[in-house]
Amino acid sequence: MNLPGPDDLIAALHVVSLPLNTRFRGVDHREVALFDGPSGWGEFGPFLEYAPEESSRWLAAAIETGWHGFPEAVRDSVPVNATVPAVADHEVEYVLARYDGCRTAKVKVAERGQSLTDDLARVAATRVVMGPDARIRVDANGGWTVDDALDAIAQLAPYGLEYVEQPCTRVEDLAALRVALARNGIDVLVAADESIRKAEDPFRVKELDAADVAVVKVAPLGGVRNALRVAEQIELPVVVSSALESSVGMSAGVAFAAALPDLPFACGLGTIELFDADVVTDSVVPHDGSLSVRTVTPEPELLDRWAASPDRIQWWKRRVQDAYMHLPR
Ligand SMILES: O=C(O)CCC(=O)C1=CC=C[C@@H](O)[C@@H]1C(=O)O
Ligand SMILES: [Mg+2]
Repeated sequence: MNLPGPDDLIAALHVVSLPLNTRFRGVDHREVALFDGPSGWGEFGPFLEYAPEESSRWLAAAIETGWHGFPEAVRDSVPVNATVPAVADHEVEYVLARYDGCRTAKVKVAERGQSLTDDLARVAATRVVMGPDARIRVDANGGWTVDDALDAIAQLAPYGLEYVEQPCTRVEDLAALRVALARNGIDVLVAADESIRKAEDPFRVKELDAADVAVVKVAPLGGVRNALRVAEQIELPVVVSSALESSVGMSAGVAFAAALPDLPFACGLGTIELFDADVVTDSVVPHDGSLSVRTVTPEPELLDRWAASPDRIQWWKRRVQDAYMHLPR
C-alpha cells in the first residue's frame, strides 16, 4: 500500500464530536478524526484512552480506506443486530424501537455499578419486546470472574442466548469457563472480543480453545484486509462488529462483512442508532434489519456543524503523528 506521509494525513483531517443519545462506554460524545483521501474517506477513532501503539492499528485502517479502498464484496447487504446499552429495563423498548427490522439484539451486561438483577431484568425485557423467535446475545466486556460468569450465564440462559461475548477478561479464564459450562450442562456459546481486538496475539483464543465464536472489528485490527486475514486464520465462525464509528467508519465494517466468504451471524454494525448526529444525512443505519454496501462522503455542512473545538483538533493532530510513528512498515 502507498503510505501517505504524516503531513498528508494532517492536511486531509477533519475532527468531529458527535453527541450520543444513550451513554455508551461511559461517554456521551464520540470524537473521531476523518481523512479525505484520494480513494475515499477514512475514519481514525481510537477511544480517547488508547496509547499510540494500539491507536496505530486504527490509523492503518483509516489509511486503507482513504488511500487504497476496499476489497471486492461477495454480497450487497449485511444483516445487523440491535445494540442495547446498559440501560434500565423500562428503557429497552425505546432503544429497540430505533432498529428497523432487526431480529437479533446484543444486550450489555456486567456494567460496573450494576448487579446481575439489572442484567436479568434488561435481558428479560429484551426477550419480551423482541419475541420468542429473536436471537439475543449478551456482552459482559470481561466484567465477570469465571465463577460469576457461570452463575450469571446459568440464570440468563433460560431467556435463550445466542452467545455470551467476552464474559471474562483473560483468555485462560474464557477457556476455563467453557469447560465449566460444559460440565454443568449449560449449552451457551462463548465469543471472544477484547481477547482478539486488544490482544498481542489474537490467535491465542484458538490455541487455548477459549471461544466458539470470534468477534472481529476492522479498526482495531488495522483495516478490512487484516480483519479478513484474522477471520480466515482464526478458524472460528466470525461476528463482525463496530467500534462506535460514524457512518464513514461504519462503511468499512460493512465492506468487511460484505467481503467475508461466510457470514453466519448478524453484525454489530447498527450503533449509529446510538448517535444523535452523524456526518451524512443518509446514515449507515439498518433498514429492514440490514445495511447496504456503500461508500460514504461526509456533507461539508455536517462536518462544520459537528466540528470539534480548536484545542481538540490540535490534540487529534498530535495523536495522528504519534500513532503514525508506530505504523507497521
Ligand atoms: O456489537 C455491537 O452490537 C455493537 C458494538 C459494541 O458493542 C461495541 C463497540 C465499541 C466498543 C465496545 O465497548 C463494544 C463491544 O464491546 O463490543
Ligand atoms: Mg464486545
